[in-house]
Amino acid sequence: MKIGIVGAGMVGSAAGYALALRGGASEIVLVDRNMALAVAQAEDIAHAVPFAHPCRVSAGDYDALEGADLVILAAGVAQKPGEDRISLLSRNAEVFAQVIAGVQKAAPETMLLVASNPVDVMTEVALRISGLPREKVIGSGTILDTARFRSLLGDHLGVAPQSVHAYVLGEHGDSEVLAWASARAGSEPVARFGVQVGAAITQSVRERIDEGVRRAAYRIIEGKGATWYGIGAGLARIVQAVRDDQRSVLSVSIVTPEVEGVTDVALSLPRVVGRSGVMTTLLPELAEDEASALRRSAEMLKQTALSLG
Ligand SMILES: NC(=O)C1=CN([C@@H]2O[C@H](COP(=O)(O)OP(=O)(O)OC[C@H]3O[C@@H](n4cnc5c(N)ncnc54)[C@H](O)[C@@H]3O)[C@@H](O)[C@H]2O)C=CC1
Ligand SMILES: CC(=O)C(=O)O
Repeated sequence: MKIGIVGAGMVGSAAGYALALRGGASEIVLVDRNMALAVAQAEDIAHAVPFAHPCRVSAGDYDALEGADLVILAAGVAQKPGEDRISLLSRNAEVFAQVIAGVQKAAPETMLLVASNPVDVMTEVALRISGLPREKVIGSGTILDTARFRSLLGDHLGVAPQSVHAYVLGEHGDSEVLAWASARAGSEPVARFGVQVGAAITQSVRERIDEGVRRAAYRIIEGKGATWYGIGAGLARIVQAVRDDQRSVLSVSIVTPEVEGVTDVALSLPRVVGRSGVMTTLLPELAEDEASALRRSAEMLKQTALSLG
């Protein structure tokens, strides 16, 4: 599968590296308005290929995306320390107008995987500009927040994050919703699992994990300027679900007809992802406060998207 990546900065290059290590692509093409950066990243990633899986890695102009099955959009500006994701919107919407025109000239039918923030609203922007079907314009959404949630829950319970089935819903951002009511470790509700292993999930544990997930990006950006490994791996995971038609349940963002009474809004829910993109959307069991928080998150995202005109 040929994968394009537009935006060869920290996120785009980390996605390329993760794809190369996981064997997620037969060809990767990096595009950036800074061609020297794209060339350097491609050369560096290519040097990891002999330790991983066969894959051609190159840099090029938009023309080089011809035949791409999927293009990751990681171009634009990123948060500065203390800045929130929504504040990037107008700058990154301008970038997408330019970038998506370039991508579609070379690969009109390619699936789009949006990473640039604020990723939910940028997914809606990408849908509007591209005119593609909504199931083929996928935002990475809360795939990263879900990974953070599973990692912290797994640490607390003393199990591998792969054995934790828990999702973060709504916005990839401050209003996101940790879905505790449906969270499982193995097949057990996490509260019951916690009691059985002597690691009860008390209110203070919930608050610590909630803060750990919701504020992760702010902390990491404060410490090293940006986040890239987690999202790079998450993007590669989504690409593999598409490439291998895995029908994996992943929390990703697409424009959704209706959620908690809010219509046509891009946000994350658990969705079945396969070769044709998002195939099915699931609404997990929610506690009352989780449903209200999801409605508030959806309303905020809808208003923000409308404010773009
Ligand atoms: N969805 C998620 O979970 C995450 C999203 N992000 C977002 O990903 C985006 C990229 O972040 P970083 O890679 O850290 O930033 P970065 O600054 O390292 O890379 C951005 C790249 O975009 C390129 N670019 C800017 N305008 C362009 C244009 N018009 N055409 C082509 N290339 C263009 C720049 O030259 C730069 O190389 C940001 O919006 C950031 O907030 C970051 C981490 C996680
Ligand atoms: C930057 C960002 O969106 C994150 O790490 O969650």
